[in-house]
Amino acid sequence: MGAIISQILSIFTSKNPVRIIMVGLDGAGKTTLLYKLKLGNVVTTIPTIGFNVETVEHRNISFTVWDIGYHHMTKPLWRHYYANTQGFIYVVDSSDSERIKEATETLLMQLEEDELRDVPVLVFANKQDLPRVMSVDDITEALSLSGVRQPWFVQSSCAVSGAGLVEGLDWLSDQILKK
Ligand SMILES: Nc1nc2c(ncn2[C@@H]2O[C@H](COP(=O)(O)OP(=O)(O)OP(=O)(O)O)[C@@H](O)[C@H]2O)c(=O)[nH]1
Ligand SMILES: [Mg+2]
Repeated sequence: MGAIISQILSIFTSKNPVRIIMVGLDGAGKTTLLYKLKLGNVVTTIPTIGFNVETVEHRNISFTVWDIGYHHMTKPLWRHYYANTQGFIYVVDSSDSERIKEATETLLMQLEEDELRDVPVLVFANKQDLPRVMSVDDITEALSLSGVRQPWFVQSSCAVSGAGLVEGLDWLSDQILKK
């Protein structure tokens, strides 16, 4: 009897994992951000070959976050990652204005994919600890987000200290819970 009750309870309390993919140019800080969220500390990274995947618990939601190495993000592989995605995280290096155009093109190309039609888009304006960075407003404008059909939000962050990461996940959680 006890076993049956605990089985029934587990149905109501079990968390369905929410699938999140995290992309962005090489060196933007995706892997640093993932492990800061997961472990609470900074790991030494090398450019990601393939992907890292970790489960991050936040506000009673279990996020399965796929950190996809930029060099692995060749177009034929994109769709393979997009299926059943419930949230899209795009990481931008706010200190790299030289590559903001490339970051924009890469983002907009992906957001045109059908599988990502209704997916909330969280942009981390990362590396805000560095001097002379682009502001959230600069990045919002550069990425042409006003023309994007998905719900979006730009959060300033520092993956090294962890600043802004929880606020970003809060927004994503709200969007996912709304559905
Ligand atoms: N100052 C500063 N450095 C950061 C921040 N986030 C990441 N970095 C550094 O940026 C470098 C690249 O970070 P990664 O996390 O490896 O970048 P990535 O986006 O995973 O890159 P790929 O795997 O090549 O796609 C590392 O030296 C990090 O320590 C940040 O917020 N501030
Ligand atoms: Mg990486």
